[in-house]
Amino acid sequence: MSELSYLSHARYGKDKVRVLRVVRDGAWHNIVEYNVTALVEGDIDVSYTKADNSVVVATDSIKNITYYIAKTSPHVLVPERFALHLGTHLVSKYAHLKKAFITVEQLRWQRIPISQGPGQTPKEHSHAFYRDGDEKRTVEVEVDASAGKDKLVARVTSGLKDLLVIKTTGSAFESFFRDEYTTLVEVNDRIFSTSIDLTYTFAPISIPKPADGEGKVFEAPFAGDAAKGTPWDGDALAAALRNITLEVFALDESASVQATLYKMGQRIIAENQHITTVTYSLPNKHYVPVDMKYIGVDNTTPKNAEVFLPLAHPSGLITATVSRK
Ligand SMILES: O=c1[nH]c(=O)c2[nH]c(=O)[nH]c2[nH]1
Repeated sequence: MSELSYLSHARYGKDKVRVLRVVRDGAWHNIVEYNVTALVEGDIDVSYTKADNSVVVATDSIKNITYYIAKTSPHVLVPERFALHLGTHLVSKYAHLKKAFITVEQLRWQRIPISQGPGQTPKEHSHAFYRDGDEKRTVEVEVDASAGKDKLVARVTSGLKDLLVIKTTGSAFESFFRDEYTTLVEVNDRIFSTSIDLTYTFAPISIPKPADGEGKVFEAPFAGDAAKGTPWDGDALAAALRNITLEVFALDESASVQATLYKMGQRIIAENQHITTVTYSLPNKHYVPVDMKYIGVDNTTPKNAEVFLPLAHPSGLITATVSRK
């Protein structure tokens, strides 16, 4: 049997580690809720090939470390920083683990606005929050300790998913290829709706290897101009890229989902120097005007289309990556 096969890939860890972290600033409370996956690679082959568990940091311990970093990291409120801290901790604490792969999905919690009386802007509550949608922020970090003795190399891809949008005009789909299979009619005005999945990749970053294995290097803040636009600036970047995405969606006179997607990606690359690639996955969520000709009502010519049937499936699926030259 042993001549026929070999272990060509091995990675393990804990999936779906759920954590809510409260950071108290006096009476002002900040929260993040994360779903974390923490996986490792390294000199672990014998655990598969020889049933030798001496190289296995138990997935239970990896879960405990995830909670330990959530408790102790000064970076816990920014998912990119938290993931970098956790990955760095794993590969610097355990020399035989060469790479850590951390995925963080952040769920939305918004402060509840409290009205202050007529004409006054509502105030955000200090410790009460609500879930304002299913959209998530995502972070994937690879921390690579095999790059050198004193440094780690980290590759960061951030993103958002399940951001649902719709616009009721400013979208057409015309002049597409036609043959005997074509039944779709050209339209110069239609509903455009999609559930946006976006990922954006940063140029690799270098982190000094913490000598003590405790990731203490992360106690020094990565702040100021040097951090701007890099993964250390994750919150600002996430807000800016979300804005670009929504603005292009709203303002573009869309010739197709493809053409609008490309404009979104181009603008992100143009305005964010540390981002190297942008990938969108945009399902075309079809809304079809209901045909009412049978009762003598025009609901299908674009200017009279007012009642639409949301189609659950099938949907188009338009994807692309836009990269820096
Ligand atoms: O924007 C679109 N792109 C397509 O590729 C396509 N195909 C289709 O049937 N409708 C659309 N709309």
